[in-house]
Amino acid sequence: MAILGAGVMGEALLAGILQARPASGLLVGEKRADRAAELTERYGVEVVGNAEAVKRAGTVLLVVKPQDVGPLLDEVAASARQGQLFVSLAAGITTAFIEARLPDGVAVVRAMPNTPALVGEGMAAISPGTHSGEEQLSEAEELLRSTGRVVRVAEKQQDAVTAISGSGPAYVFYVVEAMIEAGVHLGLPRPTATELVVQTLSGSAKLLRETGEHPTVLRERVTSPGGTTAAALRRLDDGKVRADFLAAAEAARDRSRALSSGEPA
Ligand SMILES: NC(=O)C1=CN([C@@H]2O[C@H](COP(=O)(O)OP(=O)(O)OC[C@H]3O[C@@H](n4cnc5c(N)ncnc54)[C@H](OP(=O)(O)O)[C@@H]3O)[C@@H](O)[C@H]2O)C=CC1
Ligand SMILES: O=C(O)[C@@H]1CCC=N1
Repeated sequence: MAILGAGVMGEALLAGILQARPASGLLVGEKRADRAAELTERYGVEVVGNAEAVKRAGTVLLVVKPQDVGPLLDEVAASARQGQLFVSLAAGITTAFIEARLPDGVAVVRAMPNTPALVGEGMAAISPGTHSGEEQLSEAEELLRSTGRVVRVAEKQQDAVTAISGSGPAYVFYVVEAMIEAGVHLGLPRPTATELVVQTLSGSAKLLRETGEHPTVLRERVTSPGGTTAAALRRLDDGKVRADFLAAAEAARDRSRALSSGEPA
């Protein structure tokens, strides 16, 4: 297997995959020498040129920025062959875009992961391209399962997936930052505010997962009549926070769509 592009997401995947399988047989394509040395030292993986990685691998993961996918495929297309599987993790890039740049019969799967993959708690969605069947989808699924959960979706839903779970960790961290600042504003020492917020987030996530209760029910249980939570939630509703989440997700989905046509930021 080869991972081309070992930045934030590539490294998160690498770390997750290495929990499930040995470093031997795992190739990384990385153009910066200092980064290559760092990855070899940290993970014991072999770092080689992109074309060599594609020649030697059965499965190739594309984890470069969306705007780098086209040039990267131009670089490696001559080394690709029928029977290989390319899994692209790039936001917005369609399987058709990739298939058009590779030899006929190369299977392509589009995946959208997220950074909690680094700690084995990722969420990824996968979709098949034209030449991918059950075998290739299962292979991509198994690969990503070593980094967390995996669902299958139609490719037309991938821009929405990107807006929700791909970018989602950033929204959560944004809320965490805001809650910590709020605690400091109310006079709590920063380390105390941070511990209160991080454990509240972690505990709430566990409660959601383990009880299977609807979030509305769990929120209602916190909201005592005439109490503190009702006072706070009223301010969030006044601030149209819920509507802003919808608008934010629409903006992310639209940006994902635009990335496929190479539209600049
Ligand atoms: N970060 C995230 O949360 C998520 C990211 N993704 C997707 O993952 C992809 C990577 O994102 P992210 O990790 O954040 O970005 P990064 O910029 O951190 O990583 C991209 C990496 O690719 C390297 N690279 C660029 N061109 C080449 C090349 N020709 N050959 C080998 N390596 C190359 C870059 O090196 P250099 O810096 O030297 O240019 C960099 O290390 C994107 O397509 C993004 O849409 C998907 C889901 C979540
Ligand atoms: O911000 C981005 O474009 C990438 C895709 C999803 C999360 N990060």
